[in-house]
Amino acid sequence: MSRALGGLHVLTDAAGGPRALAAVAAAVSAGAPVVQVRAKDCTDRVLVEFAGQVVDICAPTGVTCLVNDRVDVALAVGAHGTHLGATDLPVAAARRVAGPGHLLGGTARDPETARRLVAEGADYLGVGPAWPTTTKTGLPDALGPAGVAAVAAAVDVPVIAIGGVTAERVAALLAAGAAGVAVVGAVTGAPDPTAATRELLRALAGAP
Ligand SMILES: Cc1ncc(COP(=O)(O)OP(=O)(O)O)c(N)n1
Ligand SMILES: Cc1nc(C(=O)O)sc1CCOP(=O)(O)O
Ligand SMILES: [Mg+2]
Repeated sequence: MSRALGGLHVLTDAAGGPRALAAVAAAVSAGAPVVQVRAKDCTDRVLVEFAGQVVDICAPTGVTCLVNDRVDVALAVGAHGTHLGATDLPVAAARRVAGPGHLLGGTARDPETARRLVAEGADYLGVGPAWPTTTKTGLPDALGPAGVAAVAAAVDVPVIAIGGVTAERVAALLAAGAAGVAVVGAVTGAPDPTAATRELLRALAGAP
């Protein structure tokens, strides 16, 4: 079965816990096609339990479930794929561990890195930060839609724009060639994650 990779990727609040799970459940019920488990500063035990709970929410729905950073955890909990950053296991190594059926994404901020990651076996790329974000520190300057466009033009896998994405900014990213967007704050930080997910999905569908 080929799984959704474009459209909306909803990333969990890095703190994990019941609030993060409630936001995942809301996003899934509102129709988000992809969820990524992104939990930081926790033990492997806590991470594997949290990731398993997210997989359990996604499994009955057909939503694609990815795990950030950790291909071992993704495989252990039966997630569909793993998103790998610059300091994680290289995509080529993760491919050897996980085999051909496991989805692999990589973070790219420029066309050269994007082409290398695709050559290593990445199925999609996360590209950012599209705009400044308060969710993650230590990022380089924002790429803007033009920077996202440069990466999208260099590869033939889906490019998912990340960083400071809001419903209002989706149109500019689609015009830049993005196949989708990834968000943390726009859903997990929203007072109503269900409504926020629906608004992002409407924007991705090109609704005014
Ligand atoms: C879709 C998507 N794109 C980029 C990232 C960033 O991943 P990474 O570089 O591994 O950084 P952290 O998320 O681990 O802080 C992503 N998670 N998802
Ligand atoms: C986790 C992450 N990675 C980024 C990158 O550019 O690699 S930006 C980012 C944070 C995205 O959060 P928000 O949607 O709240 O801006
Ligand atoms: Mg990561």
